[in-house]
Amino acid sequence: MSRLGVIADDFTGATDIASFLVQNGLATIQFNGVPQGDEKVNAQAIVVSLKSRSCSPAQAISQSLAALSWLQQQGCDRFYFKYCSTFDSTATGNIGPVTDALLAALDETLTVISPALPVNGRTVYQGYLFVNDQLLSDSGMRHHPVTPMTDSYLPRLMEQQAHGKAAVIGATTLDRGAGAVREQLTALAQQQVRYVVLDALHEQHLLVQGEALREMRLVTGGSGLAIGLARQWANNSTVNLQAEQAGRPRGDRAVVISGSCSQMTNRQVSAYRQQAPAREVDVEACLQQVESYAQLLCDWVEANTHQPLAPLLYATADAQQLQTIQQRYGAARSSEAVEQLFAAVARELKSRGWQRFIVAGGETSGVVAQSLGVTGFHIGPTISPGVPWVRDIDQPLSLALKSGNFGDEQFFARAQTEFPL
Ligand SMILES: Nc1ncnc2c1ncn2[C@@H]1O[C@H](COP(=O)(O)OP(=O)(O)O)[C@@H](O)[C@H]1O
Ligand SMILES: O=C(O)[C@@H](O)C(=O)COP(=O)(O)O
Repeated sequence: MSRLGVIADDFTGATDIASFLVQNGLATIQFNGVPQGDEKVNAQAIVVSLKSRSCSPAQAISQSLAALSWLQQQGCDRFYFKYCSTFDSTATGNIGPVTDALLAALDETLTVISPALPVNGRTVYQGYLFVNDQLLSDSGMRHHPVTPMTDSYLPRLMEQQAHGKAAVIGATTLDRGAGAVREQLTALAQQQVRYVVLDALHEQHLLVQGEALREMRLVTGGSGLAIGLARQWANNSTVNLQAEQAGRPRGDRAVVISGSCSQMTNRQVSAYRQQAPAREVDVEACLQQVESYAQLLCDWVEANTHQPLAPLLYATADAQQLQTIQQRYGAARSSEAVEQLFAAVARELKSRGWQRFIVAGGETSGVVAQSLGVTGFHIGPTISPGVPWVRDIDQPLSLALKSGNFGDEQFFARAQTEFPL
């Protein structure tokens, strides 16, 4: 029986894949960062979440190799590098450099690139990545504050960032089944191709991918391929039910923190502002006096907590507002200041007894989880595809970590009303 080790480049990405693994029958546990020590973990899949998406390539490589080595000590023999379904990266990485480093460490020469997640509108056709009915580069991702995506052609993106040749296995081959995909992988390996981009238009293609890649030591992609792989390896139909219990949210004080500027999060924030107390974060105040500003915002949260729905703090801005802020304060400086603020707010609210945190944004979720001192999660019930409730393995804390673009407009309210206290 294979044991899967997942190296995820951000926190929402990690809970996303963990959720699909559990739903498709693999008992899964998630750790935030590489755990200290070598105590053996009892799970069929282990997910290590890093914050390596937008740090330097050298840092991303060293974190990813440390995760790989710990997962190997845990007895994992199959590995999955999880990145964003919108391939969030820049011309220098980090998807390419990390993939190369993992291939080298595992002494492998070929892997697949499979970001598709059709249930959330991410499909790949002829190597081009789509978000719903738009090319990635026409979607809101072109305005992402840290990793703007202005190209949709995955082989080109990969060849720019990494050291090797890329090729595509198209949808017509996937339609012919796992045998046809395996044959083409063998042919591409003989042509010294290192990165094979896999088309996927719907879930059946992911199931074919899972069957074709069952024996591949390193795969890379979004969380969709995990559906196919988990179905190959799952042998316990009660895993999903057990997870529902282990990860069900607890705690009576909740807050919503939104640091994502994605189009979907903008819509979710607009909808929630009509339903619950909401306060916008002032970026200048974050830059000037982060600790005292955090105290002030926590006082506001406390004063607004006796409503049916939890108060919302948001830095979420639309593309034009964000551009103005970035021109005034600098992109890196302003986004770091906002992250520091949310880290300080989460720390303070925890010390005041808050136990439920609903967070929007991958980087934002990373800093919040780190500042709450969360070491690992039980994966709980799904709120929207790819967004489960998760419960800290040591502390009485429940979190919903929402990827920027995931969820429907009512996500923040549903995360509460469908899982009452
Ligand atoms: N108003 C703002 N001004 C500047 N940066 C912002 C603002 N709001 C959010 N950010 C930053 O944008 C980044 C959003 O990334 P992230 O949390 O990963 O969201 P997503 O999941 O949509 O990518 C974070 O670094 C956050 O601090
Ligand atoms: O694969 C995905 O789309 C998500 O799991 C993911 O990685 C989310 O990243 P953010 O959009 O930065 O939250």
